[in-house]
Amino acid sequence: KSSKIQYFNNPMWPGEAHSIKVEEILFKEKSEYQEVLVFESAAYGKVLVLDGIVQLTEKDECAYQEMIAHLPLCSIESPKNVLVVGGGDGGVLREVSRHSSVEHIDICEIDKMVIDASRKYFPELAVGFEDPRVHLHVGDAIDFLKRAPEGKYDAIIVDSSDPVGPAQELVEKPFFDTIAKALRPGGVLCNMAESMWLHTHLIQDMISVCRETFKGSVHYAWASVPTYPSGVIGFILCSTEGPPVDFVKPINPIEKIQGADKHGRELRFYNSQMHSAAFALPTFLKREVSLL
Ligand SMILES: NCCCN[C@H]1CC[C@H](N)CC1
Repeated sequence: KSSKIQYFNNPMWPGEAHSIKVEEILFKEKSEYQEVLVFESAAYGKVLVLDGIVQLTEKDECAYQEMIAHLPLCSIESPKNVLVVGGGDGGVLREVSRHSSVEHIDICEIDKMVIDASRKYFPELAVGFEDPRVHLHVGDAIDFLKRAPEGKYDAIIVDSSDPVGPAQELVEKPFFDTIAKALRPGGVLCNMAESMWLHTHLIQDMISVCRETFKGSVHYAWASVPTYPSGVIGFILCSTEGPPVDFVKPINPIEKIQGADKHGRELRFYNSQMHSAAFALPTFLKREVSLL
């Protein structure tokens, strides 16, 4: 018997609900941090939900994972050391691994149950953990970044859930300060940055904090993800003081490494045109987050 999952009145999107037809519940348990739910849906393949919030579906995860990984990595000449914060489903690791210049990938995910559930139900994402360059740290990214060596990383990707629950502190200035310290001069941060339709106050706050913290450039980009509330998700791209980074025109275009990855997986969403187009912003957003 199929039912539908409705998420009402989450503080992140009060007054609206989003429903997906459920074919079968595959996994549902409470971890130390959140409720982890996996179900087979009628229209989007398998779906991963944390505390009632859709994290990814098999059908449209490519948009988010490819954009959050390649927007930063295609903006710098030859990324070598990369850190992924969150991302316990492995999808971002799968995308970072496409870059042959990358030599070392650290990932810090707080909830082991997310990793285990992904390995069992989302093998085409968890494949990212198999790359020999990947070093998994299960723990709090706040502590991990405090201990990170200064200037170690060329790129840091914050693939977090919403700032309600375990990811709450990941949008605060002290955390961004530790990120800036862990990046090399001219290093880049790509941070999940919510929806331009729902969260312009939060985006404004994040951009203001990033402008204080990252003395290179700060940009906002976005992509279409149909199963996220309002159907879009944003990314904040920052660079530290040093060699300037022009985020809008990729100097390390993905077409250079075009073709399938070692598992035969082709890109499904990202390309250099989508990269540049992602930084074109609607007028209301430019006005509201002073990006005019
Ligand atoms: N690693 C999968 C995506 C995690 N990030 C998402 C950003 C938007 C949120 N509403 C849900 C999680």
